[in-house]
Amino acid sequence: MTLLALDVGNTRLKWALYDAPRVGGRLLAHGAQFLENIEKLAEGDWSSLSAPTRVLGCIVAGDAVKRRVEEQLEQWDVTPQWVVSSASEAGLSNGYDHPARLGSDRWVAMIGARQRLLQKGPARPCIVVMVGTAVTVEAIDSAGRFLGGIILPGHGIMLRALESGTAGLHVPTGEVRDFPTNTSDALTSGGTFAIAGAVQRMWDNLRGHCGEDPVCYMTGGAGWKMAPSMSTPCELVDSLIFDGLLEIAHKRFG
Ligand SMILES: Nc1ncnc2c1ncn2[C@@H]1O[C@H](COP(=O)(O)OP(=O)(O)O)[C@@H](O)[C@H]1O
Ligand SMILES: CC(C)(COP(=O)(O)O)[C@@H](O)C(=O)NCCC(=O)O
Ligand SMILES: [K+]
Repeated sequence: MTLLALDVGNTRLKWALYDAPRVGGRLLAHGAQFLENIEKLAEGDWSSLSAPTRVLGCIVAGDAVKRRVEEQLEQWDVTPQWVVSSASEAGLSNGYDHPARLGSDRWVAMIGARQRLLQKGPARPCIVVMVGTAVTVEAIDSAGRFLGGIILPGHGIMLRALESGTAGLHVPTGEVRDFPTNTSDALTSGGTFAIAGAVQRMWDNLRGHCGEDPVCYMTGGAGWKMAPSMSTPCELVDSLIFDGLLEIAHKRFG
């Protein structure tokens, strides 16, 4: 039984084909496509894949994008299932006021993180950072309860907001410096410190709440840019969302 896992964010669609719906399933093929190029999937990357048995995804990009993705899947006789955040799933409980309003990518990444944490040792508090179009930082206690999380602009949105709101901030990308001395470095460092500082704050909040040092996992297309600048220990796990989708698929289809 093969599983095509989909993660559709506000910038890119990421996909991965596994030979079985379980964590540790063998990765057969994978790729990513910017949303404007979704129409190229069926005749491009997906044309050489054999029909997946199941398709499971998370999507936060809106209904129009969802329809465009579903059109690309029509070549196969399979109905995609889209994860909706719920009150509890795969050992995680959801503290959001309205659980279904939590972005499904956030929920799935937390499920992947929780599964990873428990696989490695005893339960501990956990921070999950996703650096995509937006940045999210989630706090989970050692019992697997999602306490809450924050949303802030990603690097690209921060820069575009500054460029459009000022006259003098149209400059090339700079370097991250402790004490930036030019506009490029000041902007790049500002965005990076904003994210690293937000993670530090959530880490402190969770440690204060639980009385124990949290584990921190980071993922997302721009995670690698943040990794060297974190002030709290943070493990970069590119596959967090796919791990979560595999865990859910195992529970549903396994
Ligand atoms: N090779 C890359 N392709 C696309 N985006 C990249 C790449 N490397 C880094 N990025 C950054 O990652 C962000 C998109 O990450 P991604 O996880 O795909 O976001 P989303 O899940 O919101 O679609 C972009 O804002 C961009 O700054
Ligand atoms: C926060 C997000 C915009 C992140 O999107 P992304 O950066 O992954 O494209 C997305 O998870 C979302 O639309 N969430 C719904 C609102 C919420 O989670 O509270
Ligand atoms: K995402």
